[in-house]
Amino acid sequence: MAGVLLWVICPTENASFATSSLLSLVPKSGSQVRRYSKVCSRLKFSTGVFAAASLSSVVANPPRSSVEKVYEVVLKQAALVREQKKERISDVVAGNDQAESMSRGDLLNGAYNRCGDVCAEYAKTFYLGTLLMTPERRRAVWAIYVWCRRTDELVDGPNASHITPKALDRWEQRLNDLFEGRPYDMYDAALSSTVSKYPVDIQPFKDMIKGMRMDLKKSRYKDFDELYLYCYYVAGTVGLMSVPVMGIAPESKASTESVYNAALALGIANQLTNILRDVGEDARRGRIYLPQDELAQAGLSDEDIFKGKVTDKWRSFMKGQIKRARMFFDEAEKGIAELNAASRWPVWASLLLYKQILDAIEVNDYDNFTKRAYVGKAKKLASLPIAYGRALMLGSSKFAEPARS
Ligand SMILES: CC(C)=CCC/C(C)=C/CC/C(C)=C/CC/C(C)=C/[C@@H]1[C@@H](COP(=O)(O)OP(=O)(O)O)[C@]1(C)CC/C=C(\C)CC/C=C(\C)CCC=C(C)C
Ligand SMILES: [Mn+2]
Repeated sequence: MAGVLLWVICPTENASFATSSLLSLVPKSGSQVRRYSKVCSRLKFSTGVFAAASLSSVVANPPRSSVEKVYEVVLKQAALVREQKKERISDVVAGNDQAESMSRGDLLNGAYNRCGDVCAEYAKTFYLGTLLMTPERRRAVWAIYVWCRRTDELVDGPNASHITPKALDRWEQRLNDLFEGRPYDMYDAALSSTVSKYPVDIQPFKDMIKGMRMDLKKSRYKDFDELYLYCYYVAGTVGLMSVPVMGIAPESKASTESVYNAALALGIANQLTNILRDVGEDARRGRIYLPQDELAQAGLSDEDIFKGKVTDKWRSFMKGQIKRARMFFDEAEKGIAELNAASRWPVWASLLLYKQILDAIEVNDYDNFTKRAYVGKAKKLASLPIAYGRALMLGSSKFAEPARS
């Protein structure tokens, strides 16, 4: 069914990009390769490369993998952007762009500025990066940031122990309302304004809430497929929310899907990194966000995680996990050049900073039980000009279709 669906919505060229992209995302060993090769076979099937008969002998109606489910969202988001871009252009041509009234505009400016304050307080470096964007885009990113931060605070903040699935239902209702132009408070008003201006779809926001719901009831992940879905919900979604605001460079020749795929990869990479950094902290809350089957294959159990002793088995397990996170970062890098020039720097900066957390875990000799891997101020500062240089030099015009390579 999924194969057929992809065949309908996904042009052949893009489906084959998806296939190669998926293959490049996973380590080339063990059970994952087998699982992902199933996914890839199904994607190839959708392009007509494989005959249905040969496929059915390989996979007899396997359950849809997380990669497939998430990729459908990516395709939908990309299609929406293409459609709304056309609508927006025709609106402007027809002179239908309504100016906001002055008093409403003032209130809205205040709301956006408050979002900027929150962002500056919680994510200083990222905030600095947004200052390079156009004022319009910058405040839209702040509004998205604040909504994500508040959503995460529901399950991770000081009131988290009182949070029930009902409270998340109410949060989702507020989300629906703000998308329909009925914001509940000023932060919601800023996001409501943002989603009315940019082709941002509600799906990734809903999916993030789904991730928080998942986090309330689930504390173990059977395999990477389950973990991938969780990472998409809480972090890959951020990439999908951000691209319509950051904008794709007008000169970009890459497909919209490939840019979305890179954005998704950045979110997944960041979340995998978060997870690897916080193994000890999460274990103290009774949580293990590591694939259970991979732990077992490495000869490790939940008990080993709770004991928190760095052994050779742990080191070797961690090496594999770090390698996978880096592969997602690599995938993300290919898409940054396709973003609008002014959006590249903050994205490069956040990528380089997050990626260095993986290096810090290595420097700590894989002790993520008792030591927190962090990137020192000097390294953070040094990353900024590097990010700036890459943003400047790696523009889309130089690499025709980089995300497909
Ligand atoms: C083509 C291309 C590469 C485009 C770039 C797309 C893009 C901007 C992707 C952003 C990816 C990103 C920053 C993802 C956030 C991942 C993340 C850290 C998720 C965290 C979830 C929960 O984690 P956990 O509870 O385990 O950890 P903590 O201890 O709580 O940290 C989150 C906390 C979810 C909430 C996410 C945010 C608050 C970040 C939102 C960020 C933005 C909207 C701006 C992104 C823009 C830039 C420039 C990076
Ligand atoms: Mn959190």
